[in-house]
Amino acid sequence: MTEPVKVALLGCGTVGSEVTRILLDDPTELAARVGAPVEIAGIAVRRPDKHPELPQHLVTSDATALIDSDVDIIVELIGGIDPVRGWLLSALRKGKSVVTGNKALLSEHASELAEAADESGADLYYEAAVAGAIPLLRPLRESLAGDRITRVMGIVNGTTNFILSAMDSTGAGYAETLDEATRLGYAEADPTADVDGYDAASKAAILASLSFHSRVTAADVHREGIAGISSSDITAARSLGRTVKLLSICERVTEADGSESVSARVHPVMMPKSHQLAGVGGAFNAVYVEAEAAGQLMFYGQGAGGAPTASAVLGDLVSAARNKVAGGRGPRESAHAALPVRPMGQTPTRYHVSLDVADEPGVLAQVAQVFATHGVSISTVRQRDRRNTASLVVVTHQAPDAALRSTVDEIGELDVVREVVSVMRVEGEAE
Ligand SMILES: NC(=O)c1ccc[n+]([C@@H]2O[C@H](COP(=O)([O-])OP(=O)(O)OC[C@H]3O[C@@H](n4cnc5c(N)ncnc54)[C@H](O)[C@@H]3O)[C@@H](O)[C@H]2O)c1
Ligand SMILES: N[C@@H](CCO)C(=O)O
Ligand code: NA
Repeated sequence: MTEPVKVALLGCGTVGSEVTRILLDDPTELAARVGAPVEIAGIAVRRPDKHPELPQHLVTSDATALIDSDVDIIVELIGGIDPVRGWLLSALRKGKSVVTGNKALLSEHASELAEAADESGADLYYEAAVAGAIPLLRPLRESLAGDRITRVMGIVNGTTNFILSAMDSTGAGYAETLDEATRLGYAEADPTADVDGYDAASKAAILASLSFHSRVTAADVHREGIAGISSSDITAARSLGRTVKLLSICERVTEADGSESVSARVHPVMMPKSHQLAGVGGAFNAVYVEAEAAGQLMFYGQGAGGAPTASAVLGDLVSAARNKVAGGRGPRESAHAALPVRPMGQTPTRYHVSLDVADEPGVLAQVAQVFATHGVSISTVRQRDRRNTASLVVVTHQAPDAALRSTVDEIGELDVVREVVSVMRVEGEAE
């Protein structure tokens, strides 16, 4: 009889409870897939008295003792950086494999965790950390390991996607829609990590690191959230056949001297309703990947929730357990390219600018002159007359983000500009 693979579960909340349920549900099927029984050695929780539903002989409040016992794999579903970081580093250094969904930890400390795993020959898997159930990190790390990824662009935060989709369909403002999302349980009581883009930025750091074989941390990712999106932004987008999405965008950028860098950013964009990502509604996630040989790929599904996220955790656990049974480790990640991160100001972007201007001779020329002064080329201009005012909508070609930013600031200062109605970056359409 093959020795069982012993697993320590840390945390039994939304995701941990679903992982436990699935593990306890059909151990025979799991053993057949792994090639050995998968045995839960213990479940560490903060308050054992709060978990009468769990087999009591497995429950402990002493996570460190459980990690230090003779377990083979640690499944961490507590979240946050401390004390988890120290626990996982020590486990990896002792050769115990780690499966986690902890994007906060991975987006800051992937480097030291991966080194510890490499030194001892343990596995470090974290498919659940980005886009929940969607198989995305394994395709980036393994299936596309022989290709050159040029771009990864996606909706990786369900809460903000739910809010933006609802604003688009109801015409309601941001604050009102956030309240509704909280009431329905889509937004957490403290929605900061989601609405200010921290969650999406952590995920962008992980995606950029794996896609470009480099180390990108959350601090390297330019981040803007959705709190500044108004119903006028949504109306402006809708009147042009576009919608507003919060995207995580990771790109390989070629510099003038031929060297390469990485751009990693999270911000709201206007995109055509015809784009595949524009049709992703509610709390769903979708990620669009471009690679030189593969071309365009699209990944879509549930990015959060107990059971969907548990699916990704279980997939990683089965892989780590199979590797243990085979006596080796799975494919490692590589960071050899060590590409630098390009600052946002130098990143090429496109802007949509919607203005209310005085309806008098020379106004268009004045506005156009500001774009020209900053070296920003205009792609389209549309003008619509109203009483004494004209509505002017300008979409630019690509220019460095800093040049676009200063253009918009200066335009807002012109006497003939009555109101800057909406300013947003444009993605997903031909130049
Ligand atoms: N919920 C999701 O949809 C989702 C999706 C993707 C990734 N994740 C990630 O999965 C992880 C877990 O998320 P969750 O939603 O299940 O969180 P949760 O808050 O529901 O569960 C965390 C659990 O850890 C326990 N815990 C806290 N400190 C502990 C300690 N010192 N020892 C033992 N247990 C402790 C808490 O009591 C709680 O039960 C996080 O890293 C999160 O980012 C969650
Ligand atoms: N808060 C995240 C959960 C998944 O990481 C979201 O809204 O998508
Ligand atoms: Na995933």
